[in-house]
Amino acid sequence: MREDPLSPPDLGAEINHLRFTLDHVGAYVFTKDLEGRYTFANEMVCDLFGQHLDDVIGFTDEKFFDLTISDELRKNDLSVLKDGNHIEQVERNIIATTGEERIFWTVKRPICGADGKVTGLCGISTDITERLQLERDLEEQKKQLSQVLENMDAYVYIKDREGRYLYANENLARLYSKPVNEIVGTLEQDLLTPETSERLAAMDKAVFDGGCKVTGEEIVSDVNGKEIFCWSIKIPLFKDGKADRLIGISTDITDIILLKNKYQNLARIDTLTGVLTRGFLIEQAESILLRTQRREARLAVLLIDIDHFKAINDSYGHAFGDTYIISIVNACQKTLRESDIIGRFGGDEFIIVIDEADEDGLTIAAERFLASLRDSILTAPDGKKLKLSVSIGAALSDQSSTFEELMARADHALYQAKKAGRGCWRTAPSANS
Ligand SMILES: Nc1nc2c(ncn2[C@@H]2O[C@H](COP(=O)(O)OP(=O)(O)OP(=O)(O)O)[C@@H](O)[C@H]2O)c(=O)[nH]1
Repeated sequence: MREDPLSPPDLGAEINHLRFTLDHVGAYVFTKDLEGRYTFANEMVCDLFGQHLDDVIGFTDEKFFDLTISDELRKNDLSVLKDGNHIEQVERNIIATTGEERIFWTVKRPICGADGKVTGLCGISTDITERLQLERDLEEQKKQLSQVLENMDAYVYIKDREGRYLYANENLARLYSKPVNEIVGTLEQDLLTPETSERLAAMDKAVFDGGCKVTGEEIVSDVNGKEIFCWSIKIPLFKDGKADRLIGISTDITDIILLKNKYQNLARIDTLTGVLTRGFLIEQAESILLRTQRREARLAVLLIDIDHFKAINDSYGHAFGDTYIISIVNACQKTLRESDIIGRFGGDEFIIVIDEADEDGLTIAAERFLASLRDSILTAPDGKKLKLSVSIGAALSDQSSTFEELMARADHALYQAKKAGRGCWRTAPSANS
């Protein structure tokens, strides 16, 4: 026998199906009559109230919510039931049984009879309490992060592949002397000199090409052109698997670099005379010697020792001794060419290294230096006029010379000069003779 499609068993199934759907729709669904009594409530509403459906139907919200604290719910219902308004808004309700506040996004519509008159309302509410809390937490975290970034003693920024700033902290704004909103959206090359932006772009390119963190030293100039040394850490940010932005943290290390340079200079430059220290001079001289030998040219070293310096110190004191040393160096520097270097080898010993030298050149250099000393007179503390006097031992390199061997020969020649009465120079025979 063929069954009627709208027969009562089917209608029941239909209602059950509808009820099941409403129970699992993921929102609070309900209807109320004109008095505000529930005429339907899905499972979620019953669960929220902690009641069976039978204990919900026919009751008003007074039973389930603490309307003494918030009567927003009642006002909204009346607006729909009396005035036929449609409501879509946030509702805050206090659950009577627990005292807990829940926040809903609520949609309420009037239900009308065949005559068009309002007979009740239907409502769908989504609980957004957790989502709002998450949003609040996120906002709080953003605030905290922004506080960290703003108070970090570093330039923090986000740039895209073109070098456009997407974020800049206040520190960076101070460097550019521009408000943050003028930096964001601007290309880096429009804020910096071409040389600086080219330098910075090189590291950015390495981040995007390699797709990984890059660290290194960078030099930027502030608005006054002052150079600022930074230690930069740049990290790629990915979208759809492609590095499309980078976040950068650049710390100003100018003071450290200047200090490093100062100490490097201290190790390289003799504080009394301003000429090279022994270690740095040897380093330089060795590389000059190799270059000279590659060109099959020769290099000369002049080992200079101040004559009777102990007696000068003993007679006039250490401070005058220092002045004497400085005067010798000044006289020596007057006779040097730009390519020659001078260093302090010991207390009263100095070395001049002459690139591209031969016997004639060496003779000219040594004689010129001794002549310039002869012209220099220093007045001692007791008013006595002192002549500056040194002895010099010289040596010329050949293709097989090492700097050490050259120095040994110069030292031997210096001994000869001292033996010859001081105030003169001697040259060492070549290594092969
Ligand atoms: N004022 C001063 N004296 C120094 C310095 N460094 C080394 N001396 C002194 O230089 C003197 C070197 O003396 P010696 O090596 O004996 O040589 P000298 O007296 O010049 O004798 P000859 O070289 O044989 O002519 C020592 O008295 C050191 O104390 C310095 O920086 N300042």
